[in-house]
Amino acid sequence: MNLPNSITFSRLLGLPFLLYGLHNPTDRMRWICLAVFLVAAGTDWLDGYLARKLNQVTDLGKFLDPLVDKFLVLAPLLALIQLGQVPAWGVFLILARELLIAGWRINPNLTGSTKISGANLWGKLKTVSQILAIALLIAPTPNSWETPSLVAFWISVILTWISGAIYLWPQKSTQPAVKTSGLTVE
Ligand SMILES: O=P(O)(O)OC[C@H](O)CO
Repeated sequence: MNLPNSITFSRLLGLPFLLYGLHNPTDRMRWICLAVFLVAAGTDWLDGYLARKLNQVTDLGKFLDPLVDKFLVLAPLLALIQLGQVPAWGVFLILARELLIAGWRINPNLTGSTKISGANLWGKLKTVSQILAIALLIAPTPNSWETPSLVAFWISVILTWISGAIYLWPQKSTQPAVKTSGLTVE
Protein backbone atom coordinates (compact mmCIF):
# COMPACT_ATOMS: atom_id res chain seq x y z
CA MET A 1 0.00 0.00 0.00
CA ASN A 2 1.98 3.02 -1.25
CA LEU A 3 1.09 6.73 -1.03
CA PRO A 4 -0.84 6.94 -4.34
CA ASN A 5 -2.94 3.89 -3.41
CA SER A 6 -3.64 5.34 0.05
CA ILE A 7 -4.86 8.53 -1.64
CA THR A 8 -7.06 6.41 -3.91
CA PHE A 9 -8.60 4.78 -0.83
CA SER A 10 -9.11 8.16 0.86
CA ARG A 11 -11.49 8.98 -1.99
CA LEU A 12 -14.00 6.69 -0.29
CA LEU A 13 -14.05 8.72 2.94
CA GLY A 14 -16.45 11.36 1.64
CA LEU A 15 -19.03 8.87 0.36
CA PRO A 16 -20.98 8.28 3.62
CA PHE A 17 -21.23 12.05 4.05
CA LEU A 18 -22.43 12.49 0.46
CA LEU A 19 -25.10 9.82 0.86
CA TYR A 20 -26.23 11.34 4.15
CA GLY A 21 -26.06 14.95 2.93
CA LEU A 22 -27.95 14.33 -0.30
CA HIS A 23 -30.89 12.80 1.52
CA ASN A 24 -33.47 15.61 1.34
CA PRO A 25 -30.76 18.35 1.20
CA THR A 26 -31.03 22.09 1.78
CA ASP A 27 -29.24 24.44 -0.65
CA ARG A 28 -26.48 24.89 1.91
CA MET A 29 -26.03 21.14 2.27
CA ARG A 30 -25.87 20.82 -1.53
CA TRP A 31 -22.96 23.28 -1.62
CA ILE A 32 -21.17 21.32 1.11
CA CYS A 33 -21.77 18.03 -0.73
CA LEU A 34 -20.52 19.60 -3.95
CA ALA A 35 -17.30 20.68 -2.20
CA VAL A 36 -16.81 17.19 -0.67
CA PHE A 37 -17.48 15.57 -4.05
CA LEU A 38 -15.04 17.84 -5.92
CA VAL A 39 -12.28 17.35 -3.32
CA ALA A 40 -12.73 13.56 -3.60
CA ALA A 41 -12.75 13.81 -7.41
CA GLY A 42 -9.56 15.89 -7.24
CA THR A 43 -7.73 12.98 -5.60
CA ASP A 44 -8.35 11.03 -8.82
CA TRP A 45 -5.91 13.36 -10.57
CA LEU A 46 -3.53 13.48 -7.56
CA ASP A 47 -3.06 9.72 -7.12
CA GLY A 48 -2.30 9.20 -10.82
CA TYR A 49 0.12 12.15 -10.84
CA LEU A 50 1.98 10.91 -7.73
CA ALA A 51 2.07 7.30 -8.97
CA ARG A 52 3.82 8.43 -12.18
CA LYS A 53 6.08 10.98 -10.45
CA LEU A 54 7.20 8.61 -7.67
CA ASN A 55 7.41 5.72 -10.12
CA GLN A 56 4.87 3.82 -8.03
CA VAL A 57 2.48 2.62 -10.71
CA THR A 58 1.30 -0.81 -9.52
CA ASP A 59 -1.22 -3.41 -10.68
CA LEU A 60 -3.10 -2.80 -7.41
CA GLY A 61 -3.34 0.90 -8.27
CA LYS A 62 -4.48 0.19 -11.83
CA PHE A 63 -7.26 -1.95 -10.40
CA LEU A 64 -8.18 0.20 -7.38
CA ASP A 65 -8.24 3.62 -9.03
CA PRO A 66 -11.01 2.91 -11.56
CA LEU A 67 -12.92 0.82 -9.00
CA VAL A 68 -12.94 3.60 -6.41
CA ASP A 69 -13.98 6.06 -9.14
CA LYS A 70 -16.99 3.86 -9.78
CA PHE A 71 -18.02 4.09 -6.11
CA LEU A 72 -17.44 7.84 -6.15
CA VAL A 73 -19.71 8.28 -9.16
CA LEU A 74 -22.40 5.72 -8.34
CA ALA A 75 -23.01 6.80 -4.72
CA PRO A 76 -24.19 10.35 -5.59
CA LEU A 77 -26.03 9.08 -8.68
CA LEU A 78 -28.09 6.75 -6.46
CA ALA A 79 -28.86 9.69 -4.16
CA LEU A 80 -29.86 11.75 -7.22
CA ILE A 81 -32.32 9.01 -8.28
CA GLN A 82 -33.89 9.28 -4.83
CA LEU A 83 -34.17 13.06 -5.32
CA GLY A 84 -35.89 12.48 -8.67
CA GLN A 85 -33.15 14.32 -10.58
CA VAL A 86 -31.96 11.45 -12.79
CA PRO A 87 -33.84 8.42 -14.11
CA ALA A 88 -32.93 5.04 -12.58
CA TRP A 89 -32.54 3.47 -16.02
CA GLY A 90 -29.88 6.03 -16.99
CA VAL A 91 -27.93 5.22 -13.83
CA PHE A 92 -28.45 1.52 -14.52
CA LEU A 93 -26.77 1.99 -17.92
CA ILE A 94 -23.73 3.46 -16.15
CA LEU A 95 -23.74 0.75 -13.47
CA ALA A 96 -23.95 -2.04 -16.06
CA ARG A 97 -20.97 -0.73 -18.04
CA GLU A 98 -18.91 -0.14 -14.89
CA LEU A 99 -19.52 -3.70 -13.63
CA LEU A 100 -18.72 -5.10 -17.05
CA ILE A 101 -15.40 -3.29 -17.35
CA ALA A 102 -14.40 -3.92 -13.70
CA GLY A 103 -14.92 -7.65 -14.30
CA TRP A 104 -13.20 -7.58 -17.68
CA ARG A 105 -10.19 -5.72 -16.25
CA ILE A 106 -9.25 -8.47 -13.78
CA ASN A 107 -9.89 -11.44 -16.06
CA PRO A 108 -6.78 -12.36 -18.08
CA ASN A 109 -8.84 -14.71 -20.22
CA LEU A 110 -10.79 -11.70 -21.42
CA THR A 111 -8.10 -9.01 -21.56
CA GLY A 112 -5.54 -11.32 -23.16
CA SER A 113 -2.89 -10.23 -20.64
CA THR A 114 -1.83 -11.31 -17.16
CA LYS A 115 -1.14 -7.62 -16.40
CA ILE A 116 -4.01 -5.45 -15.18
CA SER A 117 -5.18 -3.12 -17.97
CA GLY A 118 -5.15 0.43 -16.59
CA ALA A 119 -7.60 3.15 -17.54
CA ASN A 120 -7.21 4.48 -21.08
CA LEU A 121 -7.79 8.04 -22.32
CA TRP A 122 -11.46 7.38 -23.14
CA GLY A 123 -11.99 5.93 -19.67
CA LYS A 124 -10.49 9.07 -18.13
CA LEU A 125 -12.63 11.29 -20.35
CA LYS A 126 -15.69 9.28 -19.32
CA THR A 127 -14.92 9.78 -15.62
CA VAL A 128 -14.40 13.53 -16.11
CA SER A 129 -17.78 13.76 -17.91
CA GLN A 130 -19.48 11.84 -15.09
CA ILE A 131 -17.89 14.10 -12.46
CA LEU A 132 -18.96 17.26 -14.33
CA ALA A 133 -22.53 16.01 -14.74
CA ILE A 134 -22.81 14.99 -11.08
CA ALA A 135 -21.35 18.31 -9.93
CA LEU A 136 -24.01 20.17 -11.96
CA LEU A 137 -26.74 17.93 -10.55
CA ILE A 138 -25.60 18.30 -6.93
CA ALA A 139 -25.22 22.10 -7.13
CA PRO A 140 -28.27 24.09 -5.97
CA THR A 141 -28.77 25.60 -9.42
CA PRO A 142 -31.89 27.49 -10.59
CA ASN A 143 -34.63 25.58 -12.48
CA SER A 144 -33.28 26.84 -15.79
CA TRP A 145 -30.21 24.62 -15.21
CA GLU A 146 -32.26 21.45 -15.03
CA THR A 147 -32.06 20.71 -18.76
CA PRO A 148 -28.31 21.46 -19.17
CA SER A 149 -27.57 19.26 -16.14
CA LEU A 150 -29.58 16.40 -17.61
CA VAL A 151 -27.91 16.87 -21.01
CA ALA A 152 -24.52 16.60 -19.25
CA PHE A 153 -25.76 13.44 -17.54
CA TRP A 154 -26.82 11.81 -20.82
CA ILE A 155 -23.58 12.83 -22.53
CA SER A 156 -21.74 11.04 -19.70
CA VAL A 157 -23.95 7.95 -20.18
CA ILE A 158 -23.05 7.89 -23.89
CA LEU A 159 -19.33 8.42 -23.18
CA THR A 160 -19.49 5.70 -20.53
CA TRP A 161 -20.62 3.16 -23.12
CA ILE A 162 -18.32 4.41 -25.88
CA SER A 163 -15.31 4.09 -23.54
CA GLY A 164 -16.48 0.63 -22.48
CA ALA A 165 -16.80 -0.50 -26.08
CA ILE A 166 -13.30 0.83 -26.84
CA TYR A 167 -11.82 -1.35 -24.08
CA LEU A 168 -13.54 -4.44 -25.45
CA TRP A 169 -13.40 -3.82 -29.20
CA PRO A 170 -9.78 -4.14 -30.38
CA GLN A 171 -8.53 -6.91 -28.15
CA LYS A 172 -8.95 -9.78 -30.62
CA SER A 173 -6.63 -8.27 -33.19
CA THR A 174 -4.11 -6.53 -30.90
CA GLN A 175 -3.67 -8.74 -27.83
CA PRO A 176 -1.66 -11.97 -27.86
CA ALA A 177 -3.38 -15.18 -26.85
CA VAL A 178 -3.03 -16.21 -23.19
CA LYS A 179 -2.33 -19.75 -22.24
CA THR A 180 -4.24 -20.80 -19.10
CA SER A 181 -4.07 -24.32 -17.68
CA GLY A 182 -3.29 -25.85 -21.02
CA LEU A 183 -6.14 -24.01 -22.70
CA THR A 184 -5.21 -21.30 -25.18
CA VAL A 185 -7.65 -18.39 -25.22
CA GLU A 186 -7.45 -16.04 -28.22
O1 LIG B 1 -13.06 3.47 -17.78
P1 LIG B 1 -12.53 2.84 -16.53
O2 LIG B 1 -13.46 1.85 -15.96
O3 LIG B 1 -11.15 2.29 -16.80
O4 LIG B 1 -12.36 3.99 -15.44
C1 LIG B 1 -11.53 5.09 -15.75
C2 LIG B 1 -11.01 5.70 -14.48
O5 LIG B 1 -12.07 6.05 -13.64
C3 LIG B 1 -10.15 6.92 -14.81
O6 LIG B 1 -9.57 7.45 -13.64
